[in-house]
Amino acid sequence: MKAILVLNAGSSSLKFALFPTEPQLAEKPALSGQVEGIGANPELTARDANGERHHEPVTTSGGQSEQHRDALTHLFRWLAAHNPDLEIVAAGHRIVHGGIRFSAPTRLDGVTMRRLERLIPLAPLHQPHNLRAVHAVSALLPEIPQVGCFDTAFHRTQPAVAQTFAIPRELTAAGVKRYGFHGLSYDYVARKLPEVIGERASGAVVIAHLGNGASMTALRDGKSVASTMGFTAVEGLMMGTRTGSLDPGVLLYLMEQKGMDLKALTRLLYKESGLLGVSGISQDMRTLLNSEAPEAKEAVDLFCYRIARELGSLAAAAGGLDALVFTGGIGEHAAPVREKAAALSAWLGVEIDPQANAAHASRIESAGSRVAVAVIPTNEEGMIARYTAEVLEL
Ligand SMILES: Nc1ncnc2c1ncn2[C@@H]1O[C@H](COP(=O)(O)OP(=O)(O)O)[C@@H](O)[C@H]1O
Ligand SMILES: CC(=O)OP(=O)(O)O
Ligand SMILES: [Mg+2]
Repeated sequence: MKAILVLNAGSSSLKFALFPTEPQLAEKPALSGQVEGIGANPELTARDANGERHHEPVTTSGGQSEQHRDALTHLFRWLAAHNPDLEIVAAGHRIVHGGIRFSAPTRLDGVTMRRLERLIPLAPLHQPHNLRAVHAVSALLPEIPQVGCFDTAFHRTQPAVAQTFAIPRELTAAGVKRYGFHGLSYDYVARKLPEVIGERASGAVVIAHLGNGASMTALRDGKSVASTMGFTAVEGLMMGTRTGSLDPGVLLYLMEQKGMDLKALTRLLYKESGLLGVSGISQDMRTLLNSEAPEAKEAVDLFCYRIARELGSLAAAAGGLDALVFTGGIGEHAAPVREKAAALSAWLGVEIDPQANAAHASRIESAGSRVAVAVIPTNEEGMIARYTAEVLEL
């Protein structure tokens, strides 16, 4: 079997999927899964085309970087053992930051990798791991071509006003701009939209990608016009462990009065805040929804309030609201979050049907709702496979 290997490497996980390329690129992966717990006790879980589940520990030693490499070595060995006729013809990667230069999927070589490495400080939680996976594939399968697909690329259609911070012009010219992320997810959902909401897909649409990282994007004619994430993947919504938008004065205060340095502030913004920080219990929405603790409810309420606040802002950017779409782990599965965010957005004409919502139906608005409300499972891996095949003309 000839196949494209898709990799989405995070700080502690490596998601993978194999997309057969013959007779043509498959819509669905023949195999997908992830290695989780990298840095602690990595384990590989996978599901094959027959729906059969596989689960096994990954043998590894050494630090985080060695563990990433070991995870990939283990994955290749495992893939070969389970697919004796497998021939990996290309690798497609999710790369979170493409900066100003990369506005479309690109074949990766030494020069592009060096350019992408310069963007590591802009996405410290993602970019180093994304690039490490590219290096690991080069070491293990040096002959196969690799393609980078960028989270930022989908947002390059935004008008200048949506990309600009109110800072001195020299800084804007130097690239301190709003980029936006989760673009592969938005791209996939935007292409699926006409099937689910008909001609409203070309109107004013807001997509809420609610996962561990969370953002929302306003679209017109299927193109991004504004997004909640900006220069880094920390702006906008409250997330699993990230603050989302925070009065920058808080940072000045913490530096001046509490002696917090760059490292401590980075940890606060990216790792200790969000659902985890507010609840003091967990970053995981499932855990919080199942908890009786008032702190868990406070965290979920704040998460939903922030979605509603951003929805108002994005509707302004889109010039109205014809449809609201939920995607990502929380958007696809957490009915109470959709319900609460929708209730806070009734003034915009959003009203959901409780039964359709509980059943995770693809359309969940009530009969009287002015705004169409949809749930569309995202497929970042499928998008990467498609782009990789396009770039390499497979
Ligand atoms: N059935 C569920 N109910 C509520 N939340 C869920 C459910 N399944 C997954 N989630 C939440 O989705 C989030 C992870 O989203 P996902 O998009 O998979 O993350 P990532 O950004 O790592 O890809 C977690 O907060 C998890 O609790
Ligand atoms: C950009 C981003 O936040 O990605 P993730 O949701 O994978 O953390
Ligand atoms: Mg994600």
